[in-house]
Amino acid sequence: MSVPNPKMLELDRLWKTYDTPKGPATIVKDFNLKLKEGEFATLIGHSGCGKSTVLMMVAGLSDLSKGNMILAGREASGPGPDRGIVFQSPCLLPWMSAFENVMLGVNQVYFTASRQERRQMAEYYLSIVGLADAMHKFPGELSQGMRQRVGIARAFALQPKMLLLDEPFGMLDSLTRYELQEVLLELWRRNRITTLMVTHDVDEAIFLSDRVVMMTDGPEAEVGDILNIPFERPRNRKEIMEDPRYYELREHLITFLNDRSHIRPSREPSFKPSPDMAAELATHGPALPFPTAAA
Ligand SMILES: Nc1ncnc2c1ncn2[C@@H]1O[C@H](COP(=O)(O)OP(=O)(O)OP(=O)(O)O)[C@@H](O)[C@H]1O
Repeated sequence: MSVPNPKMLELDRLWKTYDTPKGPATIVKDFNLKLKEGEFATLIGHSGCGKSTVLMMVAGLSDLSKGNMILAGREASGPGPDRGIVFQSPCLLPWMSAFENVMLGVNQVYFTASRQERRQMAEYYLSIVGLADAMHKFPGELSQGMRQRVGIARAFALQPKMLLLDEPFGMLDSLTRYELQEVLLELWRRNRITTLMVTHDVDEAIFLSDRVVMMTDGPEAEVGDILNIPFERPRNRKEIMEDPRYYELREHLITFLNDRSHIRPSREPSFKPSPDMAAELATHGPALPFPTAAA
């Protein structure tokens, strides 16, 4: 067996600055992260902090404003089949069956394989995600959860170097979400594709990952902390939830997120009313949501 690459992904001081009508806005600043080959990492942080921005830069779908990104020893720019992506909604072509949707990518990436081999690849991944009996149905005939299974099969079938998941279970009910977390882990157990996944869900992050990467609030978000998840694999949800360490890890994550939800001094409004105006408001107006100039 080959030795896993200790630096499968290296993100070195990534910046993302958008041009906005109010001027340049730096959403992500000096974001550093290294992932080992076969590692499963999740990215967690408050809404709007820049998680998807980081993921889209890694996917090559959004340019880096500054910094370097090395994937498997090579500078990566632009999207490519070495990175499989699963979005919240799988964007399947409605006039093609689940099988044909998966075959679309397989045909492009494995064009040197025989037609029979390509068909087997698509069938294999669709079977593992539980769609052996439904693979010839069209997206309109599938539930939301089944469509997302197709999206996951499609990403794995390309056997990319990295898998990038942007809240893939965000639109699913909790039972379907649990089922698909197990499906994802089963596929990952078989392939050990290096994975970076964005989630809002603390329990999902702990159950799935080797490491949880916590982002500070934006603007200028960066890595705030990284939590190692010590549970053995394969993982059993019930056993993990009965483990006292689970609650310590959960507490650590929730505390980080709560601390980061405080408003930064720099985000306070720059306008401060004069003492006269403050006195007027205090007598007749609503409670002041900001400190006064005299304070
Ligand atoms: N093209 C763009 N131009 C300007 N600002 C943008 C652009 N895309 C994203 N942003 C801003 O960047 C910030 C981060 O967005 P992003 O979607 O990365 O956050 P997120 O952490 O993934 O949020 P959520 O958890 O709600 O999905 C937001 O303030 C967003 O408004």
